[in-house]
Amino acid sequence: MPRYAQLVIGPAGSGKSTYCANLHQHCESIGRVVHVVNLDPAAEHFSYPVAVDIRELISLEDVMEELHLGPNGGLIYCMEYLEENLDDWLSEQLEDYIDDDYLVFDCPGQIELYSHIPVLRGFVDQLKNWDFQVCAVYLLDSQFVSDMAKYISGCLASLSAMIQLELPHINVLTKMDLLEDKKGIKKFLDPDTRLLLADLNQQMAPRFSKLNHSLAELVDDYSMVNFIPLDIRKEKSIHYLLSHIDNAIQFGEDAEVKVKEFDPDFTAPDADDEESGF
Ligand SMILES: Nc1nc2c(ncn2[C@@H]2O[C@H](COP(=O)(O)OP(=O)(O)OP(=O)(O)O)[C@@H](O)[C@H]2O)c(=O)[nH]1
Ligand SMILES: [Mg+2]
Repeated sequence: MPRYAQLVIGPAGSGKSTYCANLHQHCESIGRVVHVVNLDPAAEHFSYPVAVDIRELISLEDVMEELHLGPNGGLIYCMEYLEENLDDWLSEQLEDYIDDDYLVFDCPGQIELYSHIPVLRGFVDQLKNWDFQVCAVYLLDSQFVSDMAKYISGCLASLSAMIQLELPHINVLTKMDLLEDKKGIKKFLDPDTRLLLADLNQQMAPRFSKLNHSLAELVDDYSMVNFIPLDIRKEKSIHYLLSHIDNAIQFGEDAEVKVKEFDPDFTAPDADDEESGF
């Protein structure tokens, strides 16, 4: 039987750990079982029960002290150490989570982990070897859409993670509760790239127009300009996102949904704007 996993990634502070906590809570409330794994060796506080914790293998503080590394170098060292210990340490930790189990990996926010350092790719390949069906859930702070140039850079960062990991990939715009202009954001969720290009060209000097055109085309070719908005205050919003992720990893299609206690009153929302809680 396959097992299922979400790899929760994205820039520092984009809301990964908060999402993991809210997802865990949401699943509890609908009687679904998910286990959250902390992969951030620098994490200190958790709002979810930690099923497996990288800090039991290695702590960033110790690495920085003993190897005289800074926080970023130390983090990379910890992740490489994890990669070396996948076979013995992590496989043993995951032994308790077998058929039909659904794990959510809360990753660190260092952007280099998702761009050019191959550690996460090795991690994902090992999960696949262990029969996990994995989805990358890339979180981007909705503040990124306040400015077109920021938005394109957010898309490109997500694209580099997508190319590196080669997983089913879902982009999420987080912190929707902080956004004042909710209507204005709609054009960023599934936009027309020609309009984006026009905006970019308007914002930047004419000498960038050829580059802007190439970037917009690249983003379009990879069908990357597609985000699901997430307002963690709303159960519907979390449920809507979860149903997209479940679909991407075929959860529930070829396995029995593992439930603690089924809530017959809970109805799944449809995929329109209203029901997505946005
Ligand atoms: N208003 C609001 N704040 C949020 C939301 N999600 C996260 N935050 C806040 O944003 C900050 C960062 O959230 P985290 O969940 O720690 O972000 P992270 O991506 O795990 O951060 P790193 O692990 O450091 O990369 C915290 O102060 C959260 O309370 C949200 O949906 N709405
Ligand atoms: Mg975190």
